[in-house]
Amino acid sequence: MIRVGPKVVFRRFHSLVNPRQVVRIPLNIRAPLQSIQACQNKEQASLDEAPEEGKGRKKTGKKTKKKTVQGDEIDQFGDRGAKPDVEFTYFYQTLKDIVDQYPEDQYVVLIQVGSFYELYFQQAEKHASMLGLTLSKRVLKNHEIPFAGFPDYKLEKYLQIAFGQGLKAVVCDQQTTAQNVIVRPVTRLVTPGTIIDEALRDYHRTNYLLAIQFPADPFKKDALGQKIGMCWVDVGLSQFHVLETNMNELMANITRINPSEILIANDLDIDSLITGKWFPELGELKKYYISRYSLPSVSTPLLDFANRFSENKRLVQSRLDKLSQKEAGAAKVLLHYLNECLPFYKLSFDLPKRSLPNTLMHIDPRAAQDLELTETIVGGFRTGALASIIDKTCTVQGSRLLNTWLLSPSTDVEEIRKRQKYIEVFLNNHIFVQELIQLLRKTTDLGRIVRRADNKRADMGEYLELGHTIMIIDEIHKMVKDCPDKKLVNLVLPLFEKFKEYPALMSLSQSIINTINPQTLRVKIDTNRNDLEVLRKYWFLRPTASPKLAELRDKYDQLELRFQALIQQLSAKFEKCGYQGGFNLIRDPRTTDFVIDVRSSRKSFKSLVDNMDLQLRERTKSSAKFWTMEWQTLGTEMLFVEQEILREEERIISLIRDTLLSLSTELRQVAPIIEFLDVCSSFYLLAWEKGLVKPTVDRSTKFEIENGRHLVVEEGLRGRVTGVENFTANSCALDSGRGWVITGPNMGGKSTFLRQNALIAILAQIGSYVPATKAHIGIIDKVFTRVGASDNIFRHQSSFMVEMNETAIILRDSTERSLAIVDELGRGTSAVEGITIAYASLSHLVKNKNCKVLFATHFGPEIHKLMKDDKELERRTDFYQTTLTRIHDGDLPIDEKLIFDHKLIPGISSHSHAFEIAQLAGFPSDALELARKTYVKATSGLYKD
Ligand SMILES: Nc1ncnc2c1ncn2[C@@H]1O[C@H](COP(=O)(O)OP(=O)(O)OP(=O)(O)O)[C@@H](O)[C@H]1O
Repeated sequence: MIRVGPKVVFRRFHSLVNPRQVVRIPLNIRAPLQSIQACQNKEQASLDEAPEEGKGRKKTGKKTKKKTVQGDEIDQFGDRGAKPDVEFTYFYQTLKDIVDQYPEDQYVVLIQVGSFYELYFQQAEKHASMLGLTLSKRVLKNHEIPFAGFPDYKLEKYLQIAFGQGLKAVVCDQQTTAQNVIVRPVTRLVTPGTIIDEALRDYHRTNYLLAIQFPADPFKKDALGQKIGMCWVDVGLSQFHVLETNMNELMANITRINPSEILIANDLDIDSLITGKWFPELGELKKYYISRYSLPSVSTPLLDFANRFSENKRLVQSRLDKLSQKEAGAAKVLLHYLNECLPFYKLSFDLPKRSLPNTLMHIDPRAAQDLELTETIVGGFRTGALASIIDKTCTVQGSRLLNTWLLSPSTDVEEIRKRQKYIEVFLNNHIFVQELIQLLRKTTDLGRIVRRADNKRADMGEYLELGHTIMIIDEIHKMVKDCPDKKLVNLVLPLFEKFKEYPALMSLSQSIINTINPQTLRVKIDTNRNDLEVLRKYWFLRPTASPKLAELRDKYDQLELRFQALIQQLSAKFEKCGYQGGFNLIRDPRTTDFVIDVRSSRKSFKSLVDNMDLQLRERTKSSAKFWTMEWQTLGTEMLFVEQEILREEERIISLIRDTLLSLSTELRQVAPIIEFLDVCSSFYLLAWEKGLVKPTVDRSTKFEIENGRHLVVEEGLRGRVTGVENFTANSCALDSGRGWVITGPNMGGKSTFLRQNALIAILAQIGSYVPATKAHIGIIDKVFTRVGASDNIFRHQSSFMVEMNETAIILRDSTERSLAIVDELGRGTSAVEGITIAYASLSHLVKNKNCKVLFATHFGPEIHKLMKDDKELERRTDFYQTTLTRIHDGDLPIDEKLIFDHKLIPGISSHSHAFEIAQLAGFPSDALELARKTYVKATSGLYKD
């Protein structure tokens, strides 16, 4: 808006871009102005026609083709009490055809009409209230059509609500054909694993869609040993993974992939699968969003999907050819599903990569949950989980990599040592790392932007970010070369080998930076409206981008001057006529004429009409539109030049995009430099801030931790307002075939000790330093936990059944390289049976499986007694207890206070101090007294018989 003088307000014929529309909208889908307007007019006509149902409909022509809803569709309407022989206009019939294809108990169908997404018919009735929308009705002549809707920029919000209800969303975007006809095909089927909307996903984590190919008849007993195919991708990124696994390893693999959606064949008995009836571990599947999908009867051969990969077709086909039968099956299902969900989205994956589970630590679903690696057990929050404490990355891709590592620590000693080396040299070069972090902060996610550019979804801001990121990689490269510490140079410089080989990347970066106008960052043109809404200040490119653009911009500036002069001229004339109100120079969207839009009282209009040489085009109570040849000529000229500028910009941008896409492989190869350096600097910061030490990691079977700590509990204690509590460090020394039995009072710190050791092992194997004063860790292949008691009503399993299932898995799958932490096993059943089960499990793990075992129990004395008959087990087991101090804080015995010092010392605790804990928890004194008396009687043998 341009304000001239205190009262006169002029608006240019194109208004400012609405700041609320600062959303990323794909470039290069701008239809020519005339076609957009023609379409909008037609569309308006089609909508206007609706209320006139039966009356205003044209008799001939495709657009008004009549359809009668009969047969089974009549029944649907019959339910709602509508007339059976309902006829719709073409517009409503097309909507109905789409809506009827998708059962409303599984799908939300969102149809774009102008700048709204709308739900119609049964969709509106079923979902309006769930989405929090008002259910309205379009009243036609003979019937009413239920509908509800929301503005298009709120799409993400409503998709999220739909996902929350386990629904899939069918999105029909409004499109204009070459013949200027508006169509609304199903543009995508949105499910949690096929999200392409930026606002809906968090790039700090991967968002995998996983297809699982089970054996042909998986419920046969012998099918348990058969192969299972897995294929997973993140559609917003480019990796394409495959893996062949078996039933025992399946859940651990799913845990580390952590998919957002799992595809399982339609014909599989899903109930038997997710209730764990067939294989108990698969009960964990119910935590995931599962989609049922089977290949269409006529399916495309896998090799024909080679165009969905970015590499040379032959190379892709030879890789696809090498997939095992099961992997290929899963890949085919996944690619078909993506084709159906995202028919207009260009996928271009890297070459299929087989992930090698034997180089990764196996963390089963229970362990990942019990150890609260990425989210807390209660509430599923990130805050309070290990990831929230250790993640000090400053880029999204770094954070994503760290999360991936956390769920799949390495078992490759060389790889772990390489990561440790980075921390080591970084700790000797503080200033270097601080500068590195500052630079990394300014980078962007290259892989994501390449993918978006490929789909014409990247905006100017993203192109510019990409250009700057390449510059920053170059800057980091120079910084490394110039670093005085030769150790650092020798270690880090090889990371830039590929980058050095691609000088074209630097040219691309230069041309982006020299071309794009930085002021246009994040500003988009809403192509559904009108190109005229672009204000000059939002020209995307610098005038120097091409000689033609410079010439056009110059021309436009001249027109601008004439525009300003015309405003002054009109303003002076209006004042002369005694007109005090404001006016705008606009282009009438209806007639497309250039007019002066005047808003004022009738009285003021009169003076204008009487005194000025203006043609009155339209008049209402409070506004009038005048036409002058001068403004018509100037406006047309401006519009013409503006269109020319946009076309030239478009041409230059598409050249940049073509160059960028021709370098997509190179860009993907250099992208890991950023994420890797980011994670290493995050490890450095963690080690520095928390005083961590470098663990010795080798292929021995040792597990020796001196003064270990639990980072999350320690952080929690630091945050406490009352009293300063420090974390008590404890040591641990295990080896294959050895167990530690930990006893002690409730609240004594047994569970914390168990978990801290598992976490230290995981931290060490992701390459981080660890919270201890010294650590020696022989590679651990699997971490198992059996912690807490929870029943599983969904799987018809009691707490004890769940406990036994989990224990059975550990007893079956642990190896001499595994670490098992078992907390209070056997407490879910009667005391004697519980003790014997706990004892047998400990014995099996230590003696039969040669596993490293940390075993917390309240049955310490009993287990110790049972061991007297098994000298071998006794020799291999150590007993430790957590300690507690009583202090008197007053004169009366009641003033005694328990202090948990959480120190682990050799020995067996025979007392759980349950009464004291109950008292602390606020147990009623009567109940507590009764418990104490009963305890005395019970221990004196009163109830023996
Ligand atoms: N080493 C430690 N240093 C400081 N505080 C600790 C330590 N270990 C545990 N704690 C604190 O004590 C609380 C209880 O610890 P934890 O749950 O490990 O005890 P527990 O012996 O397993 O108890 P229970 O037998 O009742 O399950 C923790 O939440 C933590 O706040």
